[in-house]
Amino acid sequence: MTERATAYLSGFGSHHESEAIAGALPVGRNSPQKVAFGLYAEQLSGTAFTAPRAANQRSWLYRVRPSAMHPPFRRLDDALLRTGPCLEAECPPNRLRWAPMPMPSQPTDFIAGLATIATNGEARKQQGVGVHLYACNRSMNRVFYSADGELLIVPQEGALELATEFGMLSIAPGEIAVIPRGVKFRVGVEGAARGYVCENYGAPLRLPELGPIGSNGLANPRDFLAPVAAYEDKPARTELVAKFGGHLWATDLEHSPLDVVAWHGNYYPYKYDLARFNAMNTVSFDHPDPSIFTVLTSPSETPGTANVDFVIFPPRWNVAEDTFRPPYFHRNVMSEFMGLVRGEYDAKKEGFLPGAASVHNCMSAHGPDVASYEAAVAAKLEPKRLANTLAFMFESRYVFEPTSWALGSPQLDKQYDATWNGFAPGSLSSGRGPGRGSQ
Ligand SMILES: O=C(O)Cc1cc(O)ccc1O
Ligand SMILES: [Fe+2]
Repeated sequence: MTERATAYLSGFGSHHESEAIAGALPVGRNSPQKVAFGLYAEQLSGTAFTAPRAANQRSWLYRVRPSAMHPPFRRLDDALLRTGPCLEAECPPNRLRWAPMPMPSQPTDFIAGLATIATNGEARKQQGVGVHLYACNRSMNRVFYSADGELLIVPQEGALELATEFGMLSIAPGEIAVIPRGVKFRVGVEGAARGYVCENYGAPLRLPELGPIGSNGLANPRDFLAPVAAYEDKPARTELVAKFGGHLWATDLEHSPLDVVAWHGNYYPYKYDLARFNAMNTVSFDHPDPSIFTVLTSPSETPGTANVDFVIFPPRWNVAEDTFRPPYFHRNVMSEFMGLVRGEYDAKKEGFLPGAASVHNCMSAHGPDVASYEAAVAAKLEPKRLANTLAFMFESRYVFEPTSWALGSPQLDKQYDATWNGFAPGSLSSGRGPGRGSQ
């Protein structure tokens, strides 16, 4: 397998097929009596066999050895990985913010470098998410999969080479990758790398409905890229690490499990360049709800109430008339985890650096800090380009429960509440009368 992806298949939710050796894919059937080259056919199901056709996801893999050929798994230490429900620490209604985590000083691979900052829902019931931070400086020479959820990876610093069962995906900060539940992969790095992972226990991420926006816009399907088939077939003792039921397990193989020569189907890892996001917003007045920037959504059983939405705040023009343009003050039934890939976020002039994280849980009051507020009410309202910025949010119907590690971390900002100290009271006696929009 090459170490850097050179080709991709484009389209979201498409039925793709790819073969690294011509003739490896069966024609007109999935499971012939004898597969070409003595390969083994294996179906990987990401949704129930009987899920409605529009939601049904599965792929057929043609591999050098069946995945079933492995010795029993043994328990590994979970280190800083946690899984919902994780109620080890009492969750306060306080707004929480963490400074960027330091890069590791010891050799650390992607798996060892994962630390869970918050969880919600219940992985065993396929509801909720776990939010992890990663910081690593060594390529994995083991292979990993999560049976607990799909992994949305948001790099903040350093590129990642993802060698997966389906082929290679290369991602850099500003891009994301999604590794479906159960798909085995290995992460290669050159130097230090850091970022965020949303482990989605719920329904696979999909594109949001566009409603009145029409048939184009936001994240366009053709910009999602899947790998082309690539395989490894050499004797190589490989540790296969599984996350299952909230714990880490490992087994030893005498070969690489990334030995899929050909595949077809609609269940596969993919990447997306967030710079391709076609942002929509007002051209008249008022600040739309941030759902206008939804890239991907994992629906829950309640319509319109996401298990998790992945929302971004990309570079864009800010052009609203007689409008307070940064995020408004708000209290939200949904819970919000935020991260910053680069630049500055327009609600937080101070203290929210690239690599930082914040949690604003159900009904916890938040919004612009004092400096952002004062700048916005004083600003001349001309079209303004918000450049060099890329923040994101994992927004969930379930409260994010921070882990003990997160609450005990020296990166926790003990002064975060002071962000909203010192707003002058409204001047009812100034005689300015009821506020009215300029006509
Ligand atoms: O900064 C936040 O809290 C995220 C956010 C942004 C916005 O523009 C409106 C609501 C909201 O929760
Ligand atoms: Fe918010």
